[in-house]
Formats: sequence, C-alpha cells, structure tokens
Amino acid sequence: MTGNGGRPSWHEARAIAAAAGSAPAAGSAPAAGSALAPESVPLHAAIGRRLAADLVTPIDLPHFASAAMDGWLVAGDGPWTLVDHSPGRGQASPIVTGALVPADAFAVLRSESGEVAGGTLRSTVAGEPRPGHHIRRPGTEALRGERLIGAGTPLNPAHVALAAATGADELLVAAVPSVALVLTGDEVVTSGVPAPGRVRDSFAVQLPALIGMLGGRVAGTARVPDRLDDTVAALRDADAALIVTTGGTGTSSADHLRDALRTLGARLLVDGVAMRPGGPTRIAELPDGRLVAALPGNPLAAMVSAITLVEPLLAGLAGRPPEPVRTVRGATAEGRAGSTVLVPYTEIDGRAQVAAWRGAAMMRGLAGASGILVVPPEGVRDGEDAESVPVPWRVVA
Ligand SMILES: Nc1nc2c(c(=O)[nH]1)N[C@H]1C(S)=C(S)[C@@H](COP(=O)(O)OP(=O)(O)OC[C@H]3O[C@@H](n4cnc5c(N)ncnc54)[C@H](O)[C@@H]3O)O[C@H]1N2
Ligand code: MOO
Repeated sequence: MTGNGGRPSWHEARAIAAAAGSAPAAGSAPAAGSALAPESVPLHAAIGRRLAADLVTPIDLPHFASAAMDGWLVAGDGPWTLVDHSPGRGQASPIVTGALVPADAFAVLRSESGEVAGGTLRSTVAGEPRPGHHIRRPGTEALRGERLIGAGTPLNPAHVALAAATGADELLVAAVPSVALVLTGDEVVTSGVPAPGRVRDSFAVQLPALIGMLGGRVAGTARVPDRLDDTVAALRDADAALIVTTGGTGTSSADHLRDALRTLGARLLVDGVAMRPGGPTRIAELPDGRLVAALPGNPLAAMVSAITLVEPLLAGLAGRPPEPVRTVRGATAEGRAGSTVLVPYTEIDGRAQVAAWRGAAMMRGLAGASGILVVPPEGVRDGEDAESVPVPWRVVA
C-alpha cells in the first residue's frame, strides 16, 4: 500500500530500508564501514554478536573420560586394595573430580560412600558403585563433527562457553555497521537549562546507545550549524557505512538536509513516509554507496524513525533480517487517513494502552513504553490485535 502524497507507507519504507542496507549500488566503491564482511573476534568479544558461520565441534564433548566426583577410581567389585597407580582388578586409587580416567575404567566411588581401614577401601552404601558410576564418558554432549550453533544465532554467554569447550579461540561474527551521526540545529544547546527559543539536545546523549541496541556502532558525531555548506561538508566527510542525521528535513530557510543530499548527488530511496510522527524521514544513498537516514528534528519523531526504520537498514547492512514486527492485543487507538500512526504504548492487563504523551517532541510516553503500536489508518478497536515494534532496551541495573 502506498501512503498519501505518493510517499511510501511505513511498511513499504521498512522493506526499502532493509533492501537498501543489503544491496549496495552496483559499481559503488565500498565505504569505510560498509565492507561488511564477517570478522573474527576473540570469544569474550563475541557475546551479543551474531555468529556468521556454523560452529562445528572438532572434538567430542567431553573429549576424554573423567571422574565426576571426588573419591576413588575402583576396578571391579570391592573391597579394594588402595594403590597409588592406575588400579587393576580389586584395586582402587584416590581421584578428584575432572581427573582423566582410563576409557575402560570401571567406576568412581564417592568419598562419602567409602571407608578406608588398613589400606583397604570398602563401600558404605549398598549398591555403590554401579558399573560406570560417576564417570563422564566422552561424546555424551556432542560428537566430533556435530553442528552446535547455527550461523545467524545471536551469541549469549552460554554459547561462548560452549565454543570454548570445543577449543575455539575466536568466532566469526557478522559485522556491526559503523554509523556517523550528523546533528543539526542552531537552537540546540548541549548542557544545562535552555533559554526560551533554545532546546536541550535530545540526541547526542542517547543516540549512540540506541544505535548500539539497534545493531550499529556509532563511530563519530558531528554537530553542524543550519547552513547548506556545513551540512554538505559533514555528509561528505562522515566516515561510516550509514550516516544518521537529525533535523533540517523540512523546507524552511533553516533546513538544508534535502538540498545537501541533492548537492552530493544522492539517490533518494525514501522521500518522506506516510507515517506520523516521523513523516519527513528520508533514506538516501550517496554515490559512493554510503547510506543516509535523515531523521526529523522532533525527538519522538526521530526515535520512532530510528527504532522502526534505521533498524531494518542496519539489519540489511549486517546481512540479517530486520527484527520482526510483533502482534499485541490493542486497546482503542485512533488512526489517521492515509497514514500509519506510531504511538508508544505500555502493556496494561494484557492490552497495549497508548501513551498520553504522543506529541512529536514528547519523550515522556516513549520513556515508559513497552513498544511502539502500529496503528493503521482505520485505527485499532478495543481488544483487536495490532502490530507492534518492541522498544530495543532492557534495563538490568
Ligand atoms: N510547513 C511545514 N512545517 C513542518 C512540517 C510540514 O510538513 N510542513 N512538518 C513538521 C514535522 S512533521 C516535523 S517532524 C518537523 C521536521 O523538522 P526538521 O526535521 O526540519 O527539524 P527542525 O526544523 O530542525 O526541528 C524540528 C523541531 O525539533 C527540534 N530539534 C531539532 N534538533 C533537536 C535536538 N537535537 N534535540 C531536541 N530537539 C531538537 C527543533 O528545535 C524543532 O522544535 O517539521 C514540522 N514542520
Ligand atoms: O515527524 Mo513530525 O514530528 O510527524 O510531527
């Protein structure tokens, strides 16, 4: 569905964004950050990254037979004569958890299940040890050649511990696209309480973290005055696969983003979106292949665009599908003809209640939100399913 004014719908814009990131222009030179080949990183650095190639274990897991308890390695039925070498039939020798045992070892008797008197060990628990008791056999977790983690898996600490057990020192992970921020606005101040007519910067304090949560890495931030030549220079000099700009998307004498893109010969892939807020969002490709996501200056509009449109761009650049849109049970939300309305919501009693603070410059609604509700032009009726994009953050401390 194409939105009003010839602008793509929000769904179409997401699809264009995902494809833009994954298909660099034919013949374009790779930009600094857009050589998005997978990279090999040490294990600890792989947590939170996506595995780029299947992890196949080159060894059995575990790869040798070992004692699972402290006690004695025993051979045959007891009682056993204690020895200080590998026991033969009728003999036992002390052993600690994890120690290597012969592949054909009979059993381990736990220290609390045996008693030594005069150099002879006896079991004090009827039925212990059974044959094979307390011995970890090789290959019980995985056999050599088994695929343990599939390509594309986001790696958690347990994955990385598993990789270490296979003997890996590094893992091949998908690239994290580099992002350059270009923030516009003469009226923006970066500390303290702004005077009337000035606004406190909403972006530099959180966009690097947000971009990180969306799958990118901010390599640098430039602030530019509301001038065409400065905007052109900032875009020209930004050294990253993706440039994210804020503000200046309008048509007033203080807005230069579109002219700057034109001056640089950019190809506009998305020239505004039939969405609210965030309608003025642009996605463009510079002649050298770098991508630009131009977000409106209004803070909520910019963040809604970042979460729902920059994320697919980053996903495409990293060679993964965008985060899927979810379904939630909605509470009544009004739509808008010809547009998708994107509104922060919180889940109350299993229903997505839209936030009261949804003005394009308001942060209060998004700050407490579980996600962004995707309200179609016809609106959402109470109890009806609706699409949603979860917020990408989770606060743990
Ligand atoms: N005649 C029209 N005017 C506007 C339209 C329109 O269609 N016709 N669209 C409105 C919409 S929707 C939006 S969104 C904004 C887009 O504005 P720009 O992208 O050009 O952004 P600015 O004009 O630079 O700023 C808009 C607003 O945001 C504040 N801002 C900017 N940067 C920051 C920052 N770093 N931190 C906090 N706040 C920021 C700025 O002070 C303005 O209040 O245009 C509407 N106008
Ligand atoms: O993107 Mo604007 O903030 O729709 O209002």
